[in-house]
Amino acid sequence: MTTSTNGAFDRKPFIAGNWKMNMDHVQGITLLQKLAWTLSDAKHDYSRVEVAVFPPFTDLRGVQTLVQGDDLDVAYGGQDLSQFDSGAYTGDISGQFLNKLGCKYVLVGHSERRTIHNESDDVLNAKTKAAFKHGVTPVLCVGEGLEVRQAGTHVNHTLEQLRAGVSGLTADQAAELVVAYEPVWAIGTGEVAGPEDAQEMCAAIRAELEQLFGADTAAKTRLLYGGSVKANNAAAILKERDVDGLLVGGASLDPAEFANIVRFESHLVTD
Ligand SMILES: O=C(CO)COP(=O)(O)O
Repeated sequence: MTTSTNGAFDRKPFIAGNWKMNMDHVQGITLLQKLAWTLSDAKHDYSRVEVAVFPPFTDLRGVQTLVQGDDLDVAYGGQDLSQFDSGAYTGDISGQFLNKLGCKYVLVGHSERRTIHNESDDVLNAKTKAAFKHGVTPVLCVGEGLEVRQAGTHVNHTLEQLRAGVSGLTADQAAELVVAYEPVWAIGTGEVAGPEDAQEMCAAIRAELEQLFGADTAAKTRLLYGGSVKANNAAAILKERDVDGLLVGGASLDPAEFANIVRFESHLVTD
């Protein structure tokens, strides 16, 4: 992530916490309150670094109430959405419902959805389009498993997921889209991809977006890295030119740790 001479980033850094299936709605409120207090104590400048959380669906109404009531500058979103608008889809959640709850973002194609729920590239493309249709910005997750990484075909594999996910989007949608590169072998394993691995893939993703949508668009799309991010490795990853933010799992459940990741710039100075 490069900065211009006035200290502004090319794209606004985006630090997102994916709570996964953790935190019931009472615990979720406490976590968000603690995060907001910690960031407020540290005088975090939200205009400089955007912060978002992705709680379970059952927490979203409580999160909305807290964000509105305390006027918090924290965005929130769903961890998944249906490709359909409404109807006989038991257990699914429409993008329209997420919009109504004030969700700004929604995760699409997290590796845990791709593997545990067998979500195909076609379904994920439909979900990406459904998110835009309902005014919610998709965060499209892509990334390879260990075997693919060991075979050395990780760039091709990930770009195939990307191409399928963004198929049929307009350039404006591609510019608004957020893409999260999450190598499956680095998720929840403590095995973090090196900054150069994150940069290699994010540069490849940006080059592919440039091919598909043009350079002006690709220069706007925010690209995140996710996989075993902690406060002590966040700053080094974010120093990379094409990495615009982080999608944090386990460490986002600890408000002090997550706040330190959000405040990565203070570590850039001391690293
Ligand atoms: O999957 C992730 C975020 O979506 C990463 O999870 P961890 O940070 O726990 O490795």
